[in-house]
Amino acid sequence: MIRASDVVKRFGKGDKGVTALDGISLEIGEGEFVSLLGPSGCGKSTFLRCLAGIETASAGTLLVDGKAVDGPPDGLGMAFQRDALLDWFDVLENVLLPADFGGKRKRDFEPRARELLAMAGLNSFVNAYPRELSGGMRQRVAMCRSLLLDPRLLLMDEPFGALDALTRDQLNVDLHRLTQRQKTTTIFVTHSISEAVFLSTRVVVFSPRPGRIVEDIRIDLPRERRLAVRESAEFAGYTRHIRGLFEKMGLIHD
Ligand SMILES: Nc1ncnc2c1ncn2[C@@H]1O[C@H](COP(=O)(O)OP(=O)(O)OP(=O)(O)O)[C@@H](O)[C@H]1O
Repeated sequence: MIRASDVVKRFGKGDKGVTALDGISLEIGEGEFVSLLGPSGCGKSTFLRCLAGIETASAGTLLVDGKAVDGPPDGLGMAFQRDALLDWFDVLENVLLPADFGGKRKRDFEPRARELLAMAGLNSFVNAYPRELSGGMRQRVAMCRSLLLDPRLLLMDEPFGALDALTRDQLNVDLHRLTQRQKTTTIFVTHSISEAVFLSTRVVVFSPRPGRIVEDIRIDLPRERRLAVRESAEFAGYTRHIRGLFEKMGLIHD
């Protein structure tokens, strides 16, 4: 579904220019859940923005469904660290926004919005306003919104970074269930090794800027993930291996 070949992204020119991505080659098949993991500033968000058609690669090719990206691909859903809910709309109206932007009739999508909100445990908050919600609830609303149009490709940039650990665990479980059910191809940026291993079919580790791929790791854990999997020896093996890569890059040490 996605094929990146030697993608380079530079911002600015000459000495003042910054190379954010340097030769990213990556293939992602339909239904995969791929996490991008790497130090701050290594170009993870830039890669997502290139895929979303918000930025253009300086060199290399980036194909979605065999077509060069030259704007938001069809069937794209996005969610970011800041939930970007509109304070003057209630929860239901916020979830329905992608229908509005897509020129579709909101009424047609209301049943789907309500179904997603129910699955995310927000049944009784459908008509609440964002100021009445906790941080975790707001991020849940944003997650439902990104799934409203049943995207084929979901791009998520540290959507749970600002949440407490318990809420984050629950949202990981919810996101896993929702994307599994729809077989949504998902690319997920995170700084958390265990979150990446828990959610993903593959974890792609980036080097410090300029971002290059250090390793592309297939996660062979049961596809149906429960939180208890984090206590297994296999899970610990993956997190230890990835921590080792960060240690080798000099990014973490005891
Ligand atoms: N629009 C821009 N103009 C100039 N430089 C930019 C722009 N966007 C990103 N950069 C630079 O590109 C580099 C990569 O940024 P990016 O946001 O992709 O990193 P990241 O890996 O997502 O970081 P973090 O984990 O901190 O979010 C950084 O040095 C950043 O300053």
